[in-house]
Amino acid sequence: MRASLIQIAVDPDEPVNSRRRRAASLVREQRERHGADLVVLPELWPTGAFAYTSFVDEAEPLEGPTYEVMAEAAAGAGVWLHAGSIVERDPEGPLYNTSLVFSPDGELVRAYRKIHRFGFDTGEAVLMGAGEELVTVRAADLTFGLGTCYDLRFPELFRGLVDAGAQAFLVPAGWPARRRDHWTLLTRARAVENQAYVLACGTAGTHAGMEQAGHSIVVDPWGEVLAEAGPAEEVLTVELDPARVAKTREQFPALKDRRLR
Ligand SMILES: NC(=O)CCC(=O)C(=O)O
Repeated sequence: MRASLIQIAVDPDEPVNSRRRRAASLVREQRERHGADLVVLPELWPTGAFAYTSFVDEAEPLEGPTYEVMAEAAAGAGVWLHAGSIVERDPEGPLYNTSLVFSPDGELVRAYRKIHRFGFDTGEAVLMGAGEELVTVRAADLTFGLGTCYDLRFPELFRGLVDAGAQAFLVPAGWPARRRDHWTLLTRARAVENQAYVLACGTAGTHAGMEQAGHSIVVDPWGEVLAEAGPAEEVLTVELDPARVAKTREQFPALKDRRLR
């Protein structure tokens, strides 16, 4: 399976609707130019992960404007699409940081509400509700577990996803440049300890005064970096092979030595 990660720039001067249209055209391009089967976008790319003051105004229902544009993009391109995350307005609850996954016919097959909210006593941590469900999705020939940005710091979430069958993780993010070392370390650690691919897609640019790290990364089940972006807007394309997961787990069966569950 071939996967493309779109490290889109979140520029506060670009209207959200233009960014939605631009993202949709980039999704189509991944199929046409690179033969991608799966396309991944970052965390909260319509709004910006740190644009807390816009969250209430930019919040949208699950099947709102981002859903509409992304469903059409997935169906038009005929790809699996992890459309990154949106500020979801639940009519009966708080806001959520919710990731959307579409099948190649444009159906929303999974929604994942970020479980660990960033900001301690500020920002996302106070403005949003916490998700409670682990989510996996079978796309083409791999089972993917879903996490979002700050979730990377919580290894038990990823181990839970492995127990649910994950062979790879899709992690949209809006990670700040000042903690880029943690990003690289954590993505590689989650891959090595779980013997799973990690596809972590960040944003580029600066929004809400927070310079973004970019440096989207794909790590294989042995911890090798298959591709890594620079800081600016960029697309990564990689090949994923389920046999590589099986072989790593078979030849170095550390997951079988677990004692605490
Ligand atoms: N959007 C986020 O979850 C940011 C996480 C972060 O900055 C960190 O964990 O460090």
